[in-house]
Formats: sequence, C-alpha cells, structure tokens
Amino acid sequence: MHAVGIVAAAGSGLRLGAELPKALVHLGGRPLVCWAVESLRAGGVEQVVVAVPAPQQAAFTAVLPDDVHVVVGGDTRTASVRAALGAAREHADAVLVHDAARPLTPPDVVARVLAALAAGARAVVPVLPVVDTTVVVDGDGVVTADVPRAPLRRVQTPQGFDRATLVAAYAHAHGTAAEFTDDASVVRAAGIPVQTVAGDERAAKITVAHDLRMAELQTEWPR
Ligand SMILES: Nc1ccn([C@@H]2O[C@H](COP(=O)(O)OP(=O)(O)OP(=O)(O)O)[C@@H](O)[C@H]2O)c(=O)n1
Ligand SMILES: C[C@](O)(CO)[C@H](O)COP(=O)(O)O
Repeated sequence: MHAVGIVAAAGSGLRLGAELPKALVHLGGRPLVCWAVESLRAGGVEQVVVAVPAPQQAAFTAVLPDDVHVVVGGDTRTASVRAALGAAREHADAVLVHDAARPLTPPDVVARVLAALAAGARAVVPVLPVVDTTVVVDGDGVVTADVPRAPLRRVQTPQGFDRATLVAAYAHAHGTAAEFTDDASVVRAAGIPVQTVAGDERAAKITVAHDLRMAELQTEWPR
C-alpha cells in the first residue's frame, strides 16, 4: 500500500498566543511542523504534503525538507486539508491526515493506522478513552446531566483513509453548511463507517501554552 501524508499546518494558533503561526513555533529546537512530518515518515509514510498559511509560505518552505510539497491552506482546517488533498498524488492508495499541532505522535500510532487500512478499513482514527467524569452544563454553568463515559473516546491524528473514499467524501461535503472539526467527520457525513485504533497520550494536541511546556518536558524523556 502506498500512502501519502497530509499535514494541516495553516492555522494561526490564537489559543497558543505565540507571535508566529503555531506550526512554526519551536519545540526542542525545531518547528512543530517538522516534528509532525517526521512522525509520519518514521511511521511509514513517504510523500508528505503540508498546508501552510499564505503569508508565511516562504518561512515554511525554508524549514521543511526539500521533498515536502507545500501548498497554501484555507480559512478552516477542512479547507486546508481540501487544498492539500488536491495536491496529493493520485497513485497513492491511502491518505493519512495529521495535525502539525500533534508533534510528538509516536510512529507506532502511524503504523497502527496504516495496518488497519491495509487490513481493509476505509477510514481509521486513533482514539483514547475519556478519563474524567463528564457532564453537560447549561448557559449558567450549572450541571444538567451526567454523561456515561464508557462509550466516549478522544480522537487524535493521523487519521487514515482509502484515498478515493476521502476524495469522494470531501466532494460530498463541498458547498454544504456543515462544519467539521476533523476528517473522519467529513467521511462519516458521507455515510462511511470509521474504525478506531489505539491512540497515544504522547500524540496530545498543542493548543494552549501549557501544552507546549508539557511537550518540552516530553522531548527530554526517553522515547
Ligand atoms: N485554517 C486552518 C486551521 C487549522 N489548521 C491546522 O489544523 C490543526 C488543528 O488546529 P488547531 O490546533 O485548532 O490550530 P489553530 O486553528 O491554529 O489554533 P487556534 O484555534 O488556537 O487558532 C493545526 O495543526 C492547524 O495548523 C489548518 O491547517 N488550517
Ligand atoms: C483534528 C483534531 O485534532 C482531532 O482531535 C481536532 O478535531 C482539531 O480540532 P481544533 O478545534 O481544530 O483544535
């Protein structure tokens, strides 16, 4: 199976609050986007397409390896993935979509997603259980219900797809008012079942400054 990787790196990182786009922020001396590309490659993905913010295209090209294909992303994560999907090689059978914001994803997670695709899944996401008590609150912050957490999962990236399935699902979603936070939601909206494999706490998303500090500590631990 030949897989192409897409790294969504065109966000601004408002919640992180850095002066640079989040994917260019350094972790252990390297930009987050470089860690994400390396995770994919270490897990078995060769060709990688990265979606970047238009104003910083040159800065991204300067830090990424020469054989990485850089495209300009869009205003939403979905638009950025759509742009990268258009540039992904047609001869690939599978596409893995990853966040630059998940720099320390172990290669084993990538390999598990690839193995599930090779075994015949059309869509695969890495997931983790929910470990906290989970509730619903109203507009005043008052708890109105407890949510049984046993069936709940936190969804990570990379998310893997049969390439034709992902292309068709993005075509199906085009022009609808639906908003999607990940690619598995795009695929499910087209009626395609999504399988799960085990994620990894080390694949945590860097969203706020605390997450970056935790990731810095993680780079100092043996992997
Ligand atoms: N228009 C966008 C928005 C997000 N992303 C990417 O999608 C991933 C997950 O998004 P998130 O962590 O929410 O990043 P930002 O949108 O940059 O963060 P914020 O909402 O704090 O601005 C990130 O790697 C981000 O670069 C993207 O490629 N294009
Ligand atoms: C794709 C994702 O990382 C899966 O958990 C997540 O949905 C991104 O969400 P965000 O709202 O863009 O941070």
